[in-house]
Amino acid sequence: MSQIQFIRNLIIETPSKPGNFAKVASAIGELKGDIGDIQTIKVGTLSTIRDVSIQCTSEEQLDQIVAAINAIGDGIQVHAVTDDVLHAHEGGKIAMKSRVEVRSLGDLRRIYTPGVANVCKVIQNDPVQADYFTGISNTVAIVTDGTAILGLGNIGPVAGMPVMEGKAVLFDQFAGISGIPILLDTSDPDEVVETVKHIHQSFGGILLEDIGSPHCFEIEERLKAELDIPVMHDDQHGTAVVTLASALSACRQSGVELSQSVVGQIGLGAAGLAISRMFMAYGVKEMYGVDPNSEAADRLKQHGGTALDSVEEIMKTCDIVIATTGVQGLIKPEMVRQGQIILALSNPNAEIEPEAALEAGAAFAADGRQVNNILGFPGIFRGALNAHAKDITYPMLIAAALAILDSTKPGDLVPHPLDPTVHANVASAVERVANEEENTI
Ligand SMILES: NC(=O)c1ccc[n+]([C@@H]2O[C@H](COP(=O)([O-])OP(=O)(O)OC[C@H]3O[C@@H](n4cnc5c(N)ncnc54)[C@H](O)[C@@H]3O)[C@@H](O)[C@H]2O)c1
Ligand SMILES: O=C(O)C[C@H](O)C(=O)O
Ligand SMILES: [Mg+2]
Repeated sequence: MSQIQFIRNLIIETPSKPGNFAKVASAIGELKGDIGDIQTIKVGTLSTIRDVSIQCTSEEQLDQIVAAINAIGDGIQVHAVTDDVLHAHEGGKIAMKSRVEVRSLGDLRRIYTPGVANVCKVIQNDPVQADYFTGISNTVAIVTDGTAILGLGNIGPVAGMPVMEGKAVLFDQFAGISGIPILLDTSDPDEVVETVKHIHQSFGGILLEDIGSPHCFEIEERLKAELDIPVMHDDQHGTAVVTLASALSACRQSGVELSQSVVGQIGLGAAGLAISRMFMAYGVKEMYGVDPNSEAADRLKQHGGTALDSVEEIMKTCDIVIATTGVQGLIKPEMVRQGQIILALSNPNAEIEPEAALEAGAAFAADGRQVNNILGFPGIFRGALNAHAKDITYPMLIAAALAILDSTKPGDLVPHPLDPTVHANVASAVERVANEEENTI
């Protein structure tokens, strides 16, 4: 069972003398607690109270950190331990809100009956008008069956809802899109396809999320073929886009040509197969992969890659290694080759921590928090919706990857996800290619 990292907030009082908080930080650091945000709650003449967020790997480690801070003495004290993450989820993270206000009978007649009937007739006579007089063309369904929630596995769609709500928040904030989670109580491809087809008219696009392999492949392929709105499985193509951008960025910084590199993919599920396909489409020297599931390995072969037998072999053979297995700690530091580029992308815990990979000799290392499909899906859908695209195509995805690369500041591997320019740049690149391809309605 893998260790889950979790965040807690410590409310800490220190006497208002320089150097006291440094003692607290050292105590946390010595026990390998990872300090996040620090907020000063109160500065008094005698003492200061701060809310310090820390990431831990076990309750035991948390208890040890609290005891170590209380043991410093000099009036330093932990007053409370709170769970900010749970608190942020109370009541859910999203809500359907009205864009208009109803303050008078006139308003009521305009936005509801009898006025609304005329708008219905306008759309009945010319269905394209729905793009202008409803929110449909700006709304994307976030569809999951709960079978591959992050790296937590098949925990069901309801337990996966916090992830889907999170995706909706990101759609809203980074692309102005309304994301509506749809939780399916079936994984059967016929039933999933049929259900999504029956509800698709409410949406301008369909984002498939955390649907496990292999059924995700058939579901996406069939929905793309049967619907004339953009459909994308984020864990496949959103991840592949961001991974290609990161690999190109790491190569650029280390003077390596991606097209001359040998690339290895550990884990050939939804994310891993799509990453391998994207790298082969881009043109790499060799594409190797490993997965204990022989059907997954066969799928790589069908797409032109070569399957190897073990993680060790991949680590020995490849210049660039990407891992999407959901297995924490799968890559041991002693497997790392000097100068290797390692992207260990499993969430919530990576196959190898970037610090450990760099210490073991990697030239570049990143995890799934840095290299995350958050950099891709909001802009990809914004661009596709703006262009009224019927489909999300490979050229649109490659354009998105290059836009992420071009938005990366010198010295960084990828742009910061809170940098709004990256989402705008991805959107305009995707929209441009969709228009060039005449892949529009
Ligand atoms: N950073 C990101 O943006 C991002 C995006 C998508 C997925 N992910 C992460 O990738 C992981 C996998 O997601 P997925 O949707 O592809 O799931 P998935 O279930 O479709 O695929 C996982 C694959 O890993 C294989 N695997 C398991 N143990 C292995 C081992 N020891 N060696 C080699 N292969 C092994 C499985 O057989 C399976 O084929 C998750 O942890 C998820 O969080 C990250
Ligand atoms: O949601 C994320 O953080 C990335 C990705 O979609 C995943 O499944 O891990
Ligand atoms: Mg996902």
